[in-house]
Amino acid sequence: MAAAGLASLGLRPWVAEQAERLGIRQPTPVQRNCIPAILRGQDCLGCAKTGSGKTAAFVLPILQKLSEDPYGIFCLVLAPTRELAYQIAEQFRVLGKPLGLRDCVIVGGMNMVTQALELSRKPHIVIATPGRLADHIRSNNTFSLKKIKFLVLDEADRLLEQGCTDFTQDLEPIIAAVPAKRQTLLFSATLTDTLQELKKIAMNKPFFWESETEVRTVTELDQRYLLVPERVKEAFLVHIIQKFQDEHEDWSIIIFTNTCKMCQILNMMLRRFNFPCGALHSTMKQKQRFSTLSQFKSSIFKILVATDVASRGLDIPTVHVVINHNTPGLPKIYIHRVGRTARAGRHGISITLVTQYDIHLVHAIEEETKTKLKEFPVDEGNVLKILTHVNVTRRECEIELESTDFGEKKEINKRKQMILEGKDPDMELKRKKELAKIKEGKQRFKQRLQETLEREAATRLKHKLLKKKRRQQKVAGKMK
Ligand SMILES: Nc1ncnc2c1ncn2[C@@H]1O[C@H](COP(=O)(O)OP(=O)(O)OP(=O)(O)O)[C@@H](O)[C@H]1O
Repeated sequence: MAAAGLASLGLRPWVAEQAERLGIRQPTPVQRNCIPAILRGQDCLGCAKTGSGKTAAFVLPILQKLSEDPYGIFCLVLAPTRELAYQIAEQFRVLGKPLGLRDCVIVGGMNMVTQALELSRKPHIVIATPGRLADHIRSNNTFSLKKIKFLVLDEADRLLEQGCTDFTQDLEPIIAAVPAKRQTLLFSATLTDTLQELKKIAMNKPFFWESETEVRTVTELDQRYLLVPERVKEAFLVHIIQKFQDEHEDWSIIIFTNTCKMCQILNMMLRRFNFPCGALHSTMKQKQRFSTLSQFKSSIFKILVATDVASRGLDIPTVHVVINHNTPGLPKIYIHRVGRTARAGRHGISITLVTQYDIHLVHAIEEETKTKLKEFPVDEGNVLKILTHVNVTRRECEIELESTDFGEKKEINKRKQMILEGKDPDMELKRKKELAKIKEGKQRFKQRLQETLEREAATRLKHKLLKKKRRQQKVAGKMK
């Protein structure tokens, strides 16, 4: 009976029953609206809040279509991060079990030869990050995407925007390798900025669905901010975590940072305070990334310190709190970060640390999400007590990190990435240096110009004042 909700959307009983095993009984609005359109054969753009079940909205109808005409490679799913690709693959695997579904995950950081072999075995579904899939397309012809029925872009706006990782170059060979006649499905919690680009990819009069509410975050999320001076951020952070640990038995926190280095330092520092935590960022080895995530999912780590590599799509139901160590520069990033908690109807809290320089960013977030952030109350006296200890510990961690090859590793990874992109790292470095020199020259020129203008303005003012004084003296002389 419970499965009738899903069956009424046109899904076959076996699909609905399989979904029910995962707790998916009554469809969420994005599922209710998009599943029938996908089953009808339409392209689809689905924009719904974080944690609202967008993954099942495309996995379920694709599985049904696959069961009607099973072959490989039937569907290609693209995701912006490796962890998300594995998570999507898991949903396909669990929901598609009765079909004997064969899937293959193609992401960076894993063995390319093994992946090429898996691709040649024609899996039903390929789930990939664009960079590594594009490498396979460029370098081997043991597989073909020419017959795929479905192309899915999860976190579609991220795949199309030119952020710190630019996927657009890798998307080109992928789009060229898939047939023009296909169904394209695009999903995200934040589609609107890139809507025009997305519509170009979904060529065939796409069905567009967006949740109606003005507010862009879920009502179950308690959104807070905490105004803190930059130098004492970490003391506030330690205090907040300690409080959660003391007051809750069951607690789990994701802390977002803006750089890999900060992520590493905070993780080291929190460990020194005996908090069970792990780091997740892009300069870590893939094995380590998976290991940290699985330890966090199984509550061995109660805290995950992560960069934005973890901000999109990850579905970890146990997360109660999201702390933004830095205020995100874009409201969109904020929406995805805080969306790691309060998922699928659960409650959660987000706390954004805001320095005096970030207040305008909070206003932009409030404007975009149509939500007013409330202040998170903190007993500053208690923070003061631990301030010196925390700051000393942080400094020690910074020194310890500087003595390792952390920066070097980052540099090596950057060079590897450039080589994969077909660039010469030394040439790129030279080009960067030349550009910096030109920029510096321009800045010096601008500064000299400014100084000259200011000097001239000062001289003019001096002359003006002198003239005025002389005039006054003349008038005074005549009056005598
Ligand atoms: N109809 C449903 N009823 C109950 N739970 C559901 C339903 N559909 C999906 N879920 C569960 O909700 C959780 C969140 O789903 P999902 O990860 O697909 O969210 P999302 O919309 O893709 O979020 P994000 O934008 O953060 O990627 C998952 O654990 C999923 O199993």
